[in-house]
Amino acid sequence: MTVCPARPVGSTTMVEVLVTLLDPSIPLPAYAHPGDAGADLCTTVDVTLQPGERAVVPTGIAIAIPVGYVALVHPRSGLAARAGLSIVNAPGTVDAGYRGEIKVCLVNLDPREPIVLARGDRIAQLVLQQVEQASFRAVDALPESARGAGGYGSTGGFAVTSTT
Ligand SMILES: O=c1ccn([C@H]2C[C@H](O)[C@@H](COP(=O)(O)OP(=O)(O)OP(=O)(O)O)O2)c(=O)[nH]1
Ligand SMILES: [Mg+2]
Repeated sequence: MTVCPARPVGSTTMVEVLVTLLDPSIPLPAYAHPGDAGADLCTTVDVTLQPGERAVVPTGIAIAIPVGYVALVHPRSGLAARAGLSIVNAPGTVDAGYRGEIKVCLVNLDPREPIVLARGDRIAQLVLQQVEQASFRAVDALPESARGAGGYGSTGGFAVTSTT
């Protein structure tokens, strides 16, 4: 097993990610503040989402992520809280080998109001993370653990009451 040296608390590692601007008037992904986790992505198109509607929206950028990293496409919390905008497959997974345009599968979760987005609006945020790959090995039995097969609320939780 390879153990990575710990990064000092309070520091960030800058990983260079090459970007092609497929739409030159759309800015590079940008962090709003130093130390932010997410770099904002913009839509290159105007789009209106009716309640419950979804659309795959282009961002105008393609990137080359170093092997050993992934870029995750997360919703923005402000738009989520104010308008009900989310991402169907949140977080979207951009693989290191992917060289196509990053697209965001937006959805309007508001039950009543449409969401109107204009070209250039910041619609999502990209989070770069290190990832491990597993070498999957089939065995007859798994090692025992305290949790065992308990899941899906096995430790307790909310009582669900039916109105019907
Ligand atoms: O929000 C997203 C999610 C994915 N992708 C791109 C990059 C990613 O590498 C590729 C494939 O994504 P994923 O593996 O999640 O989708 P899939 O349905 O398994 O497609 P594939 O068969 O191409 O792997 O699509 C995006 O542009 N935005
Ligand atoms: Mg896939």
